[in-house]
Amino acid sequence: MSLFPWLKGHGTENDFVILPDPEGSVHGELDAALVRFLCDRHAGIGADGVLRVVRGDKQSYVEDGGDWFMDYRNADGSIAEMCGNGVRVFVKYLAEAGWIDGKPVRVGTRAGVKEVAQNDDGTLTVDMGEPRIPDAAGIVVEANGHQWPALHVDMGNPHAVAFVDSLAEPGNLCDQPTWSPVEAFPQGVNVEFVVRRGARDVQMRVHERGAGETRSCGTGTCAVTVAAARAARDELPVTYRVGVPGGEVTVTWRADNHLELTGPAVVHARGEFDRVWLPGI
Ligand SMILES: N[C@@H](CCC[C@H](N)C(=O)O)C(=O)O
Repeated sequence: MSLFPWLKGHGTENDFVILPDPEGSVHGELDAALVRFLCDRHAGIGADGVLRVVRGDKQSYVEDGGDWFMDYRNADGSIAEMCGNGVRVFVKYLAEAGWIDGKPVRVGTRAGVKEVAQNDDGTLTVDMGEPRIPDAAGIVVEANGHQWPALHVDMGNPHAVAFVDSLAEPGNLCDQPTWSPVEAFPQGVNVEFVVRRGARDVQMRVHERGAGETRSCGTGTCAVTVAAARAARDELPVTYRVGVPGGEVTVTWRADNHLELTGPAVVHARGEFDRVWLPGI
């Protein structure tokens, strides 16, 4: 393994290792063991996931790679279709590196192209596309000896949203939630636990597929907004404040059925690896 640069960023404390690879020639097919190493908080850099940055026309994963393609991997090395916090961090990196100007950028993902705009206050707004609700009823989530009905919301990646009485259940709500029927999510699922704080104002915790409990999940905040707005019979457009352990974002469910996610993103560290200890990771 030769020397390679990395950066570290986060969006509401959902954190990522960024691997610049504009020509798609440095990392090739990202090795799952390398991803696990990079995300390891003791032996590696530490993160919830990896964002490989490739020019849209230099990748071969999807038909339309956008202007820039976000090759997203979870901390356990698995591939995920989309990451709402990651895509804001991705664009923040592109802007700070001078790869893009202030205009909206089309970011290719495995869940389609997402347009991301940079706002004057430093936040970013992502057009997250339309939600799908494949199974309106019948999903049950179980954690910590309790069961809750959950709504299946697909934001390009799968989510199960459960309203709970309290996010501070005895024991740990987010340790290892399970779901039934198991066939509903053959590739696993991100599980959100939500409480209402007020009108169009919710607080959530999340157990992410491939990463465990994280401090935020952008696609999860959109799924939660869909579940909360449906339950409240809100008319579109509607805007929700969504609190997460790592901060707060705003989600608008627009009249054209698209979700729009606005939140912060920072790139706060950079370095170089000259050696990677893969054995045992
Ligand atoms: N943290 C992300 C979601 C990352 C992918 C997820 N763990 C999955 O496997 O679907 C977000 O901000 O959306």
